[in-house]
Amino acid sequence: MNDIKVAVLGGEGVGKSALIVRFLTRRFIGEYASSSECIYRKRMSVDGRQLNLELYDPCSQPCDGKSTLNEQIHWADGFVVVYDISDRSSFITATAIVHLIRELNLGAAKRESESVVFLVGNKQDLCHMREVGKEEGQRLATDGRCQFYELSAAECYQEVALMFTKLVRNASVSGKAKERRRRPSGSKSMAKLINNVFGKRRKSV
Ligand SMILES: Nc1nc2c(ncn2[C@@H]2O[C@H](COP(=O)(O)OP(=O)(O)OP(=O)(O)O)[C@@H](O)[C@H]2O)c(=O)[nH]1
Repeated sequence: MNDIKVAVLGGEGVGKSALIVRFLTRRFIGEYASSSECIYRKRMSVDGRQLNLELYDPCSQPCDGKSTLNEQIHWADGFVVVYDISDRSSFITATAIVHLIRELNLGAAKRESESVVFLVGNKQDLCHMREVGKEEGQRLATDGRCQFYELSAAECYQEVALMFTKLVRNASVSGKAKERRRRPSGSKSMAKLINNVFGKRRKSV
């Protein structure tokens, strides 16, 4: 059975955990524990193939160092880089992450084996507070050779599920040959995940 490893990256509070939890449980809870990084596992069937998906959530550990990102690039087959459309600074962070991924890809491997990257503008339901235009997201995606989505973890399960499923499909056929290095962080079962989403931090939506 194939293992597909996906890292979900982005600035603080952009909705990384919300997107993952939405995909895994179909639920949007609104409050997420964010004490430590973790890897969630899910078995899924894509185009008739059974896959083991591992989703890495850095949980408030901002990805601002090249060495950390380098580790994640070695580990991951694909990336979801998330920003919040109502928070311009999160778009600047996402831009830096996309550029770093591509820079490190070029340093580490040939172009044809570069990572699959999806750029996601989350919190589309907050479009009345929009600070990042859709065309800016599209431009960054084109520059960074990413697929682009604007969606809302809060409001739409279907779009979130389609995005992750497409990423897994693309990553599974990307032919990216690389040494897999497992992160030392723990994994969580679905039961633990559901328990852990009722968490420490409270943020208003
Ligand atoms: N309105 C709205 N709020 C959202 C959406 N997605 C997430 N949020 C809220 O944004 C806040 C942060 O969500 P998280 O999923 O914890 O974000 P995160 O990126 O994992 O946060 P860190 O781990 O701290 O970096 C929470 O209050 C969520 O309820 C969305 O699509 N729309």
